[in-house]
Amino acid sequence: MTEADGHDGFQSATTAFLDWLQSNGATVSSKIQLADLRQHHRGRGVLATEDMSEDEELFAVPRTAILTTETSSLPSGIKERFSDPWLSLITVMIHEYQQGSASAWEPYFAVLPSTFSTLMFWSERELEYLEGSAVADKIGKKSADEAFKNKVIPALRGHEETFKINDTSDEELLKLCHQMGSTIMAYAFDLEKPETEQQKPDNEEWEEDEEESDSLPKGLVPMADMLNADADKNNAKLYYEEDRVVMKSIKPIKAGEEIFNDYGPLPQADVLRRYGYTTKNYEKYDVVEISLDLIKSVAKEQQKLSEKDIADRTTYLEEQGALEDGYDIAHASNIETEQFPEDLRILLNILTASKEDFDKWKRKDKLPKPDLTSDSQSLLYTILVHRRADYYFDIAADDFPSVADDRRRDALSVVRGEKLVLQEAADAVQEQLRGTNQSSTGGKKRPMATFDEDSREVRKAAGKRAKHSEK
Ligand SMILES: C[S@@+](CC[C@H](N)C(=O)[O-])C[C@H]1O[C@@H](n2cnc3c(N)ncnc32)[C@H](O)[C@@H]1O
Repeated sequence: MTEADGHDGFQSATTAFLDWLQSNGATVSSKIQLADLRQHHRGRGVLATEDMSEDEELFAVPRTAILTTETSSLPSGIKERFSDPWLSLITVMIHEYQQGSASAWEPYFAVLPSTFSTLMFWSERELEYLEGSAVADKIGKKSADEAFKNKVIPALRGHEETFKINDTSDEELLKLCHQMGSTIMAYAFDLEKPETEQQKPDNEEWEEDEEESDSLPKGLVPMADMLNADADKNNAKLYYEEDRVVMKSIKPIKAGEEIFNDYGPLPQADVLRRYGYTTKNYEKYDVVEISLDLIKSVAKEQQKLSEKDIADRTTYLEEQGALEDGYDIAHASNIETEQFPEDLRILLNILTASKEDFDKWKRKDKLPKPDLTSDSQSLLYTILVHRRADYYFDIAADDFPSVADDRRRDALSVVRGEKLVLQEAADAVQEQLRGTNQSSTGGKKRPMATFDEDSREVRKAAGKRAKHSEK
């Protein structure tokens, strides 16, 4: 440890990691630096120290230095125990971690995190800040706990000597499983095969490639996982070669700029769930999930449908392979996904159709067109009002960036982003309704109150109050 470390060993861990990387055959460009970005709340990150052009090699890591079930020293027979790539990698990571200095990856583990801000580690109280967002149901703590307790821990206990866990309690092992699982979630890569031939723009080829990617093994790629990300600010990309993986710039990068990877076009909620942070740049990918249950209950009331009507219509859609448990509403500007998914529009048109129309489609084995009818627009508006009522009103003030508590601030940012998606969707539907009402005489009168007012009414009627200080 040196003075420059601030006595916490951060810099010496970085230096030891870089030395280890090179001794394992990696090459690192002299134009980049693995930097301490803790004052920006980004841990380590990679910065350019000189100007770089597009397609320059930033670093290359031999495949042998990537931690996978294949490269780990865990005896075969144990490591092949799980068909799930996630559980296999957790097991080999625990093995290497427990070996301490006997592990070939020790200096690498020293720069990997042992604590996380991902939603898995938020308290009940902290998760309340996310009230309304569907992300709270996607954390999967219960199913992870079950898999760890029923599968991983018994496998470890079956080889206590090998894993060096004789003195480790089940509780500590569960913690280790979560530490490794969360590291994989935020750091691991799906290891693609080498790019040998150019992909042909032939449909069959693409389908095969997609199926292949589902079964790709996971691995921890030292150094590649030191790159942070900020939505579409990515300026580097990992390329998979036969014996090594290579990080290359994909655009010119100026000295001093951060080198960003691409974690995907994720909504803020998912960035927070998987990576434990969020930034404004992810806001454009925000979505709001509307559950099928909500749609059914609003349709029942507004369209005066019986339980049987709803069941008939949704069952028909299910038979047609067009029914989902939930539908994501997105920003109109989101080029990755439609603002109102086609399956949702078809569902709404089915739910608002006359019995005669529904019977006719059924007879012909057809689905309605996805263009929303004015009744469907009106139903959609009411659904949006009800969905908005799931979120609190008075807390997420626009000055959320000034909130000191990181988790609360990130949660407010997620909730605010999702409310914006709903507001924009409601505005779009109202606009469409205005259009249809003007061009037809039979359309429903568009609601007079604002979207917020309508939702507040619903929230009040349902007796919902945020558990934390809603006025
Ligand atoms: C693949 S690692 C990147 C290296 C990481 N900064 C480190 O020090 O180990 C992913 C983690 O980096 C952090 N991170 C990545 N991008 C970030 C950003 N734009 N802002 C804040 N934290 C970020 C998050 O903690 C995330 O879980």
